[in-house]
Amino acid sequence: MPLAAEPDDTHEEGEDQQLLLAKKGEPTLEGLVVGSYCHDVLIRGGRVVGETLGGAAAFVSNVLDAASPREAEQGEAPFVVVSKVGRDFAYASAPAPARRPPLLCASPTTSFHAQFSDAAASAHAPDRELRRVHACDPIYPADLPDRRFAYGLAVGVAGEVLPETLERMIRLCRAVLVDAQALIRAFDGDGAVGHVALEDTPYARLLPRVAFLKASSEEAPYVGVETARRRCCVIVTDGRDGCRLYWDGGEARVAPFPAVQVDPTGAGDSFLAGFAAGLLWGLSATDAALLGNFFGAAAVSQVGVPTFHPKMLQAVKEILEEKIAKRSSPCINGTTFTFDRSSVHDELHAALQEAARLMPEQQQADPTNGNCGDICSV
Ligand SMILES: Nc1ncnc2c1ncn2[C@@H]1O[C@H](COP(=O)(O)OP(=O)(O)O)[C@@H](O)[C@H]1O
Ligand SMILES: O=P([O-])([O-])O[C@@H]1[C@@H](O)[C@H](O)[C@@H](O)[C@H](O)[C@@H]1O
Repeated sequence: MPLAAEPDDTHEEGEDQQLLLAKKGEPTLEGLVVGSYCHDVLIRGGRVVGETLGGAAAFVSNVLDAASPREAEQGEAPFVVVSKVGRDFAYASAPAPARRPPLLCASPTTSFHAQFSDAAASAHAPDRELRRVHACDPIYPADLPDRRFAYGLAVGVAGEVLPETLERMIRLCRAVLVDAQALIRAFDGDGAVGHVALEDTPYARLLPRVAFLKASSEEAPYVGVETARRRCCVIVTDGRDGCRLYWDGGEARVAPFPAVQVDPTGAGDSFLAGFAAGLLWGLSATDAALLGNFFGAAAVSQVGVPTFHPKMLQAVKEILEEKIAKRSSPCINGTTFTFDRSSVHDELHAALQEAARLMPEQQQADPTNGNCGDICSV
């Protein structure tokens, strides 16, 4: 694994402009995912019931690899992950970190304890209580590659995406999608995860330069949807009820896909990556959210980072190729987003629902991910 760089905040606006000009004309279809892999310990009734690879970067990579459009049949989806772990990192050979290795730090790998209660089965109870047990180093602007990207995903889990790092992502990427959990998490002395109002953070001033901000229904009150939607498109996910999009001048509800939930971990991350993949396919934001809901539902039906059945992925690809009459350029371009539901929205939902049947409800345990049995049956 490469060693992490020292903090360096010396990049200036002018330098970035030069960087962008110098790279003009080069293909810029690549994505940039920023957020650290982590260790998740799943606890139920005071007992450890699972130890898995976690961190939004792991779930996001998994879905982007599965669902991004590719020009060639072979090969990986084109995106870079900037993530940090310690020497204790236990999942270097799991698929996501093996393909896109994290930077190695002296501090321990970020680690979360997720406490599941029996109330998790009820419709709107919080799924879990999270406690950050270790925090790896933050990701500094100098850790990001010096080149342009078509899109960026800011997906921190433990405060590792610093405001200046998000600002640099915004400069490097044509469109940035942000998970609110990267911006508004606060940790008490015991590591318990709470939230602060986004408006009171240094991230707030960056919102007008963000394309999409995703928040869970628990996080939404801290985001302040009515204020935020005037600055960027806000997506509020609502577990088994799907999601809602709010933009300046409109809003839409997007229906969910049925799932048997065994572990809610990674649903939001998988949603965001599915949504980004939908945009890459040239879908409107409301249609792309169907792909977000699809992968969110797929995530909760397995423990840890899910494995997708190849037949299901093939079906999804065929559906997208068939339903999207004219695919726009397969890159996210901030100036050409459309938000409204298209005429194929309902057909797309029905076809994806069929494809979801090709996903066995609970795939076999994957020992490389530390997957185990059922965490929160309903
Ligand atoms: N039990 C479920 N059944 C079907 N889809 C789900 C379920 N839980 C989550 N999802 C999908 O995943 C998305 C994100 O889940 P949510 O629980 O809102 O996020 P988070 O993991 O951030 O709390 C939802 O919008 C939905 O599309
Ligand atoms: O479940 P979700 O909200 O999508 O995202 C989760 C984070 O909230 C959590 O901190 C982390 O430990 C998990 O691995 C996962 O990334």
